Amino acid sequence: MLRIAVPNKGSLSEVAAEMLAEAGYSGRRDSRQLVHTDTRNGVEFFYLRPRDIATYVGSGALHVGITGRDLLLDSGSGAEEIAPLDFADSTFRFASPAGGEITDIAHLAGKRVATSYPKLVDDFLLERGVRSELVKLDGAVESAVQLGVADAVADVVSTGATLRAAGLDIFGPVILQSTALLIGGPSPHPGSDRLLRRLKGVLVARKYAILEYDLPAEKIEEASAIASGIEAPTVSPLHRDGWVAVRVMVRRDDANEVMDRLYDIGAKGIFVTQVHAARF
Ligand SMILES: Nc1ncnc2c1ncn2[C@@H]1O[C@H](COP(=O)(O)OP(=O)(O)OP(=O)(O)O)[C@@H](O)[C@H]1O
Ligand SMILES: O=P(O)(O)OC[C@H]1O[C@H](OP(=O)(O)OP(=O)(O)O)[C@H](O)[C@@H]1O
Ligand SMILES: [Mg+2]
Repeated sequence: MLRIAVPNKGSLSEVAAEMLAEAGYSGRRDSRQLVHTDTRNGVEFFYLRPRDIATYVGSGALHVGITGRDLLLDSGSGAEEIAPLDFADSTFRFASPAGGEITDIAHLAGKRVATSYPKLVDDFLLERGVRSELVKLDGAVESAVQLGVADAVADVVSTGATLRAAGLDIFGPVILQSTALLIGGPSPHPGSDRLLRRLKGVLVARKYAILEYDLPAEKIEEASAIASGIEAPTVSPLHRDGWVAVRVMVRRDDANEVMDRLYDIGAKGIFVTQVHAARF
């Protein structure tokens, strides 16, 4: 049976559970349940702290897992990225009091840097020859400067609202671009390919829609240039002289603009439908 580590709490847990449900897996019913077996799909889910997932997968105790790239690197485990999962995108950055003296990583030498990701930050600073004192905190790291336990912080930044509210400004280079990942370890399992194919199918279904329209046949090259699809548009004859019916995948975000442009070159009966699942 394929053994999968999934986040039990925090910002990764909800989306990870939604993706697995969309991929056709059954999940736990109660948020306190730690293990769930989906016998139909031959998988066992272990609900673990996001921070611990790379440790379990890297040790070979579990075959694959869902976690953030930042958590994977901070764990120092031997687990490796299999594929990005397109959620929990964030950057990992240094920040210091707005208008203060710390505006470059060289200024961190001998200073106290608060973070929940000490290995990630230490590796980054040591590679650049900067020696700082790391203050390890569990969360709400942005308050560490105000409360006097650190001179600067290194933390996850998404909108930047939390930093601003704490009177901090980003400085220095990007430490890491993070995103949620499917990770694997030293003990591969044949079932993990199917899991990956299903998760990729969910990503495509979320990102793409099916666009269909009718078009005068002589316009087909022009229309294909506007929407060329993942491979190529499907063109079928219409029961009307000189017209064709076209079916093509488009990115959901672009659908309305594409529809306007197709309308402008003479397409009729243009509609978009949702993709529920996909395999490529
Ligand atoms: N605001 C955010 N936007 C995007 N990703 C985030 C955000 N906060 C945390 N993450 C990502 O979530 C993962 C951290 O998971 P974790 O469960 O610790 O989330 P959390 O929301 O910080 O939980 P906790 O409540 O335990 O602090 C990391 O990969 C991190 O990059
Ligand atoms: O840039 P923003 O959009 O403001 O988001 C970033 C914040 O989100 C996360 O905090 P979380 O809610 O997980 O709390 P935590 O600090 O206790 O982990 C992260 O640790 C930052 O503090
Ligand atoms: Mg957090």
